Amino acid sequence: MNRINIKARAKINISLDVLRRRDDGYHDVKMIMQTVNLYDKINLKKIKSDQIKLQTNLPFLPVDKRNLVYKVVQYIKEEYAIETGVFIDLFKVIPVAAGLAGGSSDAAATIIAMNKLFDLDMTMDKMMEIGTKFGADIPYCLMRGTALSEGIGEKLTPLKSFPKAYVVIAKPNISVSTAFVYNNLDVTNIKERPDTEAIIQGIEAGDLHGICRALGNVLETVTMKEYPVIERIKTFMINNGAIGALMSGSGPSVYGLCDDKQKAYHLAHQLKVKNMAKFIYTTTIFNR
Ligand SMILES: C[C@](O)(CO)[C@H](O)COP(=O)(O)OP(=O)(O)OC[C@H]1O[C@@H](n2ccc(N)nc2=O)[C@H](O)[C@@H]1O
Ligand SMILES: Nc1ncnc2c1ncn2[C@@H]1O[C@H](COP(=O)(O)OP(=O)(O)OP(=O)(O)O)[C@@H](O)[C@H]1O
Repeated sequence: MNRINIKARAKINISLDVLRRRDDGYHDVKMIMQTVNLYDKINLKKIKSDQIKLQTNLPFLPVDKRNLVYKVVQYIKEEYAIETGVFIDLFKVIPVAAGLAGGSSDAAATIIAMNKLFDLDMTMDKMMEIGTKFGADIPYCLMRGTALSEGIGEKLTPLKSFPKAYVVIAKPNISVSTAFVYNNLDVTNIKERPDTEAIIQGIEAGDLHGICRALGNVLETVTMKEYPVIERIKTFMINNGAIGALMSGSGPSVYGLCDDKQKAYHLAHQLKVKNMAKFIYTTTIFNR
């Protein structure tokens, strides 16, 4: 095999609870994660000269060691003493620094692609071990689908497939640093937590309305305080056809869940007409 094309899909947080701050500065979390059909496209190709060459359609994105894709290719090349060069074309669709795990998903897809391209026979556990070194969301992005994520994100329990739903994602024109949001959360004083068990029961029962009643993300308080537009988008979504709406990850993206395609398109259209966000997407749930 000389080349491979792979999709790197975004995630949304159906719930996000933070349990404690650890001594290493990271936080133990309890989150329900869901993959959606919004994806970057990554094309990897073997090249003769022993180099890593990365190109992307986003001019502001680094194409050197600061890019997660570059990092994982470099690490795997070293770990497996691969002397063949790799050319990577990264076509970004997932907005950057959006709370949608764009970079993490690119890294996860690249690990899978390197495994195939060089016949490395890595198990899923091995790929997750590598992924964890580069970001807390990467193990989940390797697993994909519906999952409970604990620890700092590396302890994963697959859940039953999420019920059919249409997902409208709105990303306002602001960038949020994940580290800033975690560091500004007062874990000793969290007033409202998501009902993770109720969401799991809703997923088991295929009950989208039940799930939507229990949605919650404790990081919202931090990011919304900085950017009130997030709360405005959430309210707008609920008032314009979404059954439930929530900020994803550390934000600033907000998603709304709809049970009907027309309602989802209508909501996306209204968001556009009212100029509520820079990026607006209508997509669907991705199941493993
Ligand atoms: C917000 C989420 O996206 C929700 O899925 C994740 O928890 C964050 O995952 P991520 O972006 O892959 O996170 P990393 O790149 O590993 O970490 C970025 C920064 O976020 C903070 N961080 C991240 C994950 C975690 N469980 N606790 C943390 O405190 C740390 O300050 C860290 O320096
Ligand atoms: N392949 C990549 N795609 C996007 N961002 C990348 C990539 N590699 C490195 N980065 C850097 O990572 C930072 C976070 O981007 P990313 O899109 O992964 O955030 P995110 O969607 O908020 O992730 P998460 O939901 O995991 O917190 C950006 O500042 C960007 O420069």
